Amino acid sequence: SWKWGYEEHNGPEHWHELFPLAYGERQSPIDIQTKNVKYDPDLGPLKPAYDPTSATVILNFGHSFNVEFDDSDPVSVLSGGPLSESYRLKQVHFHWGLTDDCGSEHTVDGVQYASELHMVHWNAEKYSDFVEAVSQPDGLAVISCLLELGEDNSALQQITDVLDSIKNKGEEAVFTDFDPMSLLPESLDYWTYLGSITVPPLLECVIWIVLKDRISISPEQLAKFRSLHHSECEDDNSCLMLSTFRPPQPLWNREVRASFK
Ligand SMILES: NS(=O)(=O)c1ccc(C(=O)NCC(F)(F)F)cc1
Ligand SMILES: [Zn+2]
Repeated sequence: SWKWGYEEHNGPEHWHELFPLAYGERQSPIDIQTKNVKYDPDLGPLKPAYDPTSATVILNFGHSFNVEFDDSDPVSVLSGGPLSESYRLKQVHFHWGLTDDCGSEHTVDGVQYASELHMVHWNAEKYSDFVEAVSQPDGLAVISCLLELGEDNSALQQITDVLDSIKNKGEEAVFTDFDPMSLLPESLDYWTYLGSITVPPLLECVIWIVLKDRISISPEQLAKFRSLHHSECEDDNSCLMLSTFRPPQPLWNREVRASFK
């Protein structure tokens, strides 16, 4: 059957054929136009509380790779900021592009960065499991951090060092003692808006929290991302995961709020 992806024949411009939400009114990502955001003094600080031992495996999904967390107990959680409840960390993943001048999903004042980190949490206070949460308008909270091309990122190295062991779709490796906080920048100032997951089925269930500050990724680390395979393939270059970003979508009637002046 037809499998969505990021290539010419099955990429973001085709997704609406099977997933009509692609043309919805709260789709993600978006371009954050900083002159139109509204500072909201009621937005408190983000309160991430992660236990590195809750990291379990790293796996190649074919369209991305995830670091998965044990979310059977409230051990790694996010609260505060725009959130009214406590959200449980489920997985961390990245998006990237064919070349170093593209790759992020969110853009800021039209600027696209080399990659983007997503930390996916679900509302475990209101909903009984992840699948129920993705059917709700406040089901997920995703922290996004933009990665700009620069120095080797030592926190990222812990991840890029194991990608060789999950080269093909479906492969997984044990991955624990990983603290996602180690990836985040010094400041947790953020923009927030209501949107969707950025891959099919594009469900409109996400409270987005996009950090103002960026972290670095080196060309070598980016090349490691692109060395993953999106399916099983004999020769080595016919199924590389070269690009995995959806471009910005219309804002429609949405407001982007800032936690900082
Ligand atoms: N790129 S993103 O917006 O952070 C993102 C976050 C979560 C999922 C996800 O869990 N898909 C599986 C589901 F929910 F059953 F459809 C996909 C993308
Ligand atoms: Zn993502």
